[in-house]
Amino acid sequence: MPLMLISSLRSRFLLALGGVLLMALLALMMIGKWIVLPALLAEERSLVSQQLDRLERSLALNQEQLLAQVRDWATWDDTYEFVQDAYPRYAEVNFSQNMFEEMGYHLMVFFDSDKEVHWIAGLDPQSGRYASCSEADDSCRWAAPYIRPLQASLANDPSEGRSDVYTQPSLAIIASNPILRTDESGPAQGWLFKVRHMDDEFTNMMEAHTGLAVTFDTAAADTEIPSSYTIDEGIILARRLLPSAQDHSMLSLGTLFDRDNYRASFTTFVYALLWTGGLMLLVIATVLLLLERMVLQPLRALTRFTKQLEPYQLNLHLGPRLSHRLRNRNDEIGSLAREFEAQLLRQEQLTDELRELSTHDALTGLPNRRFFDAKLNEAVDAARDTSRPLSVMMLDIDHFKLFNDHYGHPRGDLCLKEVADCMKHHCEPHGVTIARTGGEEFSAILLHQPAQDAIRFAQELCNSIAEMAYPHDFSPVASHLTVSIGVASYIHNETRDASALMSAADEALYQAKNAGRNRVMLYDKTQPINAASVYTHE
Ligand SMILES: Nc1nc2c(ncn2[C@@H]2O[C@H](COP(=O)(O)OP(=O)(O)OP(=O)(O)O)[C@@H](O)[C@H]2O)c(=O)[nH]1
Repeated sequence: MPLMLISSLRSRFLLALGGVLLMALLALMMIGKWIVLPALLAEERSLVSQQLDRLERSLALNQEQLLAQVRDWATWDDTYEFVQDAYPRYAEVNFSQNMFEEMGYHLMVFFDSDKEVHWIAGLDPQSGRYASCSEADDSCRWAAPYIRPLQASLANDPSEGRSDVYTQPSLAIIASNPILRTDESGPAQGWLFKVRHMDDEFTNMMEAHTGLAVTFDTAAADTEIPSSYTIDEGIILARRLLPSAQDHSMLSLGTLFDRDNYRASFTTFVYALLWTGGLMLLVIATVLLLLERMVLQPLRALTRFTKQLEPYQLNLHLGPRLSHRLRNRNDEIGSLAREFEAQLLRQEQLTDELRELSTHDALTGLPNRRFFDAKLNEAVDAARDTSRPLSVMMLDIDHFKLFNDHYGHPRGDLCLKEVADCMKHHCEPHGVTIARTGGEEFSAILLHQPAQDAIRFAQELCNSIAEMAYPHDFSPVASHLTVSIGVASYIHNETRDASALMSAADEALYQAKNAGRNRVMLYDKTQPINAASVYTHE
């Protein structure tokens, strides 16, 4: 059964198209895995990188602004005088809680030309209170951790203004500039530092400017990966390490990136995959439907037609005809059906010819022994069943060997043919079946004829042949062709079968020959040979 299922065209097409569908889906999945998804990821990384670039630029801008501010203060005659103790009210006049809050930075440290702290002013990061002192103690103690790193930076070329990121003691951007006169003439009388903490306020300001989520962190200086991407529930945590003024650590600038685009593209791709699969299924179903309607149904109709013809031995004249729908199709199946029908007709014709050849004699066209035997068996059965009379006769041309010997075999053939025609003309109108059952021997079935009628008929036949006056100059019987006929009739409860009936006719023929030929003899089992009824032509 499973083999039958696979051997049907429908199953094969289903398997083949299913295989194609699977291959196509597999190919799409491979394209998705190795081409589409990597491209989406690359695009996403590029977007994340652009986002980090923006943050980096925004940070640099803030550093530049702080540097501009520090440069503004450091190249000012008042400041110049202040670090030389020539302007005692400088701090009182210029620094205030409001000023720091408004400017956004948290600490200002003035160093004199000996690189010693001259003044500190700013907001305590813990309490937010303003303090202004000449040393980092008492109310300015909170500023003490900044002094050493700032002093350390003075050792590295402090001659120009600069702005750096510091990670210690807290994350901050710090800008510095040498203290010069307003016209920027020297010599420098010290350095001014401004510190802006990278606190929540700074973060919020960056986020407001860039529209991006920002995180700041400290990373060890030996961290090897400059950028990292961590995916957490549809959000990418991207980090980029930036150098700080302190060798032992770096600033880790981070942003959060929503993977909406990636997810949308991925979902679109999955939809495309599903739609492709669905469409291909639809195509397969349509192909199978068309196959069913255009190929399988007509083929089944052709098979049905052949099966219906079987009981009629594929005979188109007896069985059903090919349907108009099949015959009138213009496609290959129509051609197949028409060709099939034509083949059947040819075969039928051949079968008729073979049947004719197998039941008829080629020379005379008369039925042959096979045909005669079959007919005789039927006739004997019918006579037995119906008790109606039945006779047979066996006819042999007299001295035909002499005819052949003298006129030649071809003339003999011609003679056989003409005698056969004569017998046919004589027998057919009377419903008598005459057959060539031997070389120059013929047999006939006389249905429903009792012995006397059969003898009369045989005699008439004998006369007809004699009347042909077919020359046979070498016959010892007559100058023309003559025949001898043995007649036998079916006798109820006595005649065993067809063979026995023909043996009786043969016996009568034998007697006719012995009696001098050119005569008819009826078989009579009660009579000795010499006493058999003899009917001569004369
Ligand atoms: N030309 C021809 N001769 C045939 C054919 N079939 C048989 N014969 C010949 O018919 C002859 C029959 O000869 P025999 O059986 O000796 O009998 P006969 O010469 O007819 O003599 P009786 O039958 O005794 O009168 C043979 O010579 C066969 O060759 C045939 O198809 N064509």
